[in-house]
Amino acid sequence: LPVPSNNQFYYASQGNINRDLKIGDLNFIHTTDTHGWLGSHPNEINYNADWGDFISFTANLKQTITANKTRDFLLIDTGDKYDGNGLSDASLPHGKYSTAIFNKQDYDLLTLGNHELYTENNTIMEYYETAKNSKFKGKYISSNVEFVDNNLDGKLVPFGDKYAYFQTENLKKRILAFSFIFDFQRINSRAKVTPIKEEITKEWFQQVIQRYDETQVDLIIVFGHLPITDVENREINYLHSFLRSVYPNIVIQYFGGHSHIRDFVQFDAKSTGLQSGRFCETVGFLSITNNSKDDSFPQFHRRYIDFNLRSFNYHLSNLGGLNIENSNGAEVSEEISKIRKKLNLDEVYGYIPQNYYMYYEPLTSKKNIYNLLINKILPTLEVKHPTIPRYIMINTGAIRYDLYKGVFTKDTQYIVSPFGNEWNYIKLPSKLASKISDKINKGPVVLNIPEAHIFDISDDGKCPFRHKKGLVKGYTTYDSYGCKGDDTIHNSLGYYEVPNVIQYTDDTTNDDTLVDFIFYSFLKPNILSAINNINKDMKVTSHFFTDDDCFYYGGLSTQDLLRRYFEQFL
Ligand SMILES: Nc1ccn([C@@H]2O[C@H](COP(=O)(O)O)[C@@H](O)[C@H]2O)c(=O)n1
Ligand SMILES: [Zn+2]
Ligand SMILES: [Zn+2]
Repeated sequence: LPVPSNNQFYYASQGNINRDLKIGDLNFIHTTDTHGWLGSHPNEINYNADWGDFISFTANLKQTITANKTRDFLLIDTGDKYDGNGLSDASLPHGKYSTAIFNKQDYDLLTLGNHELYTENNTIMEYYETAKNSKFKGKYISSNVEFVDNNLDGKLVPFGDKYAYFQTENLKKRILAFSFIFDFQRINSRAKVTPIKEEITKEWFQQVIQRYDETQVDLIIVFGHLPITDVENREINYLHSFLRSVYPNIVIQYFGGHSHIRDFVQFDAKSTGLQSGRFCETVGFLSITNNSKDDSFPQFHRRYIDFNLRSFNYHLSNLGGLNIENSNGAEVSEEISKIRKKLNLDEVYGYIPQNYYMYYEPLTSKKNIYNLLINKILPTLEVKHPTIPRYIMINTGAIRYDLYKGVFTKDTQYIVSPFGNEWNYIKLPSKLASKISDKINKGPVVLNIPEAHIFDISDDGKCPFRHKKGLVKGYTTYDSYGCKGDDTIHNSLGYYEVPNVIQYTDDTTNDDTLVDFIFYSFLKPNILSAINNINKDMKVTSHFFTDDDCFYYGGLSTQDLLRRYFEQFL
């Protein structure tokens, strides 16, 4: 069988031009939303580095940058380590192997994302294996998440430290660091998230900002699992206004995540934010030069480094450093290969005859993965009540990655849809069921990954749409500093908007006929609220829908339906 390949992404190895890193006084490497992709992207050369290579890269980069002790280097991660790859999700418990591998990286500051909070297993694993890991003492920060400690009769304890105050190794810069997660409330019972607005009014926070006032701090770092561009909730903007009112002269640097995009935002002359993509496709680099409190302005520089060997070695050799071969990460790479074998991630289940994309083809195209789901996959869900018409709805966010032509493996299953969501259903009159998808799709972006709204803007005229022979397709990021942040010049990706939900239906009645409205369990609160709002709009007050109206439908999950579909092409 041919090796799976995303041919569009193969690069002509010498054809791409790299944009260099500008080293500053303070230098940062940032990762976010790795979602278990520590074993690289075996079918995409553009992202062919693994976690071991990344460890070698950062160790060599740090050594090169700090060799003469006149600069500093910090490594930061902003969470979401589960749900996206077999390496994290095919083990029982989830994260059994990937957590230890992730923790081999020498992070200076790290925190958790919402994917460490959906299930008890993930929360407990994150708390005991990472937050409480002696390696990360004073480095694991969460300012607004608490853990329910059953060894202390269910007492709420901080999930790591609430903040950090430390001096950098060489320049002795005094840093005050906080880490906030967005207002995430779909949380399991072992943790609690307090919204930022509320957390910063608490006594501990007020005491910290009083104790470490402008005379005690050279730089504030806020790193956390929240988008730096947040048009809907503006949580980061609220936080920034508050911090700026307390620290009018200090440089405030943000590192964000969650929306899975490459992004860089200038908040004011002394403050920027960096967000470094997703799925080990991107290593974010940021440098700050001149962070003094006087009237002069700091210089910020950002780069989105493609997560591949060529980029890593290019930047190292450009700076006079050693390349990554035979460096300290090699053992980690070997360990990852062993774990992949142990988990049978390369076991072949089926064959994918063509590429299917989430964003690069319109929903109407046969090359669009949601089109495939609507027309070929969802209708194959086992029928429970043969004579009853049905709707089958999923949130588009349940699909996490494109499908590439080639073998469909055990790993592919977790990559395309890692969640263990179940099918539920409600009995509804057709005329009500038919209105739900419209209602949800007109609502806020809560069910798909918000990247769909701000992702790859290369085709909207802000950055030139590039289609040049010899260049590989990839990110062409538009951010506060323009179009030149990516380290590698790519041909542009097309981009089409994706709705919150998609559905298959065989119902043609649109009257009082009762149908089975089947949906992914993750959608339950959104479905109930949509139905009640539709009824409210139509002034129907006879029934308020609750959990009691929802039943278990059963059947194979989307990942298993996909597997069964692609088995036929083997
Ligand atoms: N059981 C679940 C959990 C999450 N999702 C989807 O993931 C999205 C959040 O992912 P981030 O990496 O951006 O934090 C969420 O909005 C859902 O679309 C799911 O489908 N099932
Ligand atoms: Zn994420
Ligand atoms: Zn997230």
